[in-house]
Amino acid sequence: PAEAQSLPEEIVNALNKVWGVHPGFRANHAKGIVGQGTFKATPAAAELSKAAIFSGDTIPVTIRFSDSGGLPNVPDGSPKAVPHGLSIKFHLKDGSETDIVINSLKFFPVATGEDFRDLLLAVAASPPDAPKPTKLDLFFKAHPRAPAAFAALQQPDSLADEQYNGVDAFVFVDKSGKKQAFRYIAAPEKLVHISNEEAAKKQPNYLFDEIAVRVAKHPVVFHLEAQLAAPGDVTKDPTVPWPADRKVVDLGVLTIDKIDANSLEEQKKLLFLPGALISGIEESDDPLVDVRDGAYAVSFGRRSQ
Ligand code: HEM
Repeated sequence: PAEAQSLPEEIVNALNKVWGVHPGFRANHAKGIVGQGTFKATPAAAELSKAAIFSGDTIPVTIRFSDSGGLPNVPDGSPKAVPHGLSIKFHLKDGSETDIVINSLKFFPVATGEDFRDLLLAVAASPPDAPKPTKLDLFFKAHPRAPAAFAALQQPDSLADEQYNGVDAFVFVDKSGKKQAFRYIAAPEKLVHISNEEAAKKQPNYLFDEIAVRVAKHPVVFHLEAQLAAPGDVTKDPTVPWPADRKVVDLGVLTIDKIDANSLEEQKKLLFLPGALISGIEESDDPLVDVRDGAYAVSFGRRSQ
């Protein structure tokens, strides 16, 4: 009998079923561009969390923008390229690192790693000529948050003009030990979406070409924010956004001032992990983060061979 596989391995295999195997590339968010910049926290951030990234010092960061999916050459304006991703790696003075890995989904299609695997298998089993109802039709019927998550996705005119959301809940710990659940948001200076029809007509690399030109002229800025959970808000279900009136705290300014010329090579060496945390930021009871860490590591292992 075949050896039993871990859930993260099953998920990466399912991603490969949907997108094919592309040696050297990520199993998901395969198309990306790497840049450099800084993060400088607000005093409000330091009140919420004792994490060293919120010290107020200017901290060097490496970032990666990405298109969704496992196709290294997906056209940026394709429905397959959303949600777009933003990964941030903070390089602390003591040599340690911590990551934030977020995307333009407003909420996740499913609540568990098992359901994510099954969603991918349903997609793989539902080509355009599949008899109706397809496996995907049936999955969507049983998991109504999934089609809703995809329907809420939009195309930006620039990777700089998009909002990226943490989706998964984490927990801040302040200097006195007090805990506060939250979700990250990276808010652009202005949010600009275009229609799917317009996006489909754009050049295949319109987003990646534009961000390189834009950053060469002027740094791109995001405000890193935290939406704070109120007592009773559910942290273990990333398919359910919290009410829009929850307090949002400005954590600081992310400035991207360089896009790397050798991005394609740089990104191979990089591994961003949503669970790579430092003291002052903890996991919540959201089950996705551990599954994500496992799957990203499996994908990294395979793409590094
Ligand atoms: C069970 C849930 C999820 C699974 C199994 C999963 C799986 C993966 C995998 C296998 C990769 C490739 C990693 C690598 O080779 O380095 C990846 C990349 C990525 N994922 Fe996820 N993902 C999940 C949920 C999410 C969520 C909730 C977000 C955002 C809120 C997200 C955003 C990203 C981004 C931005 C990347 C690119 C990372 C980079 O720049 O290196 N994913 N995902």
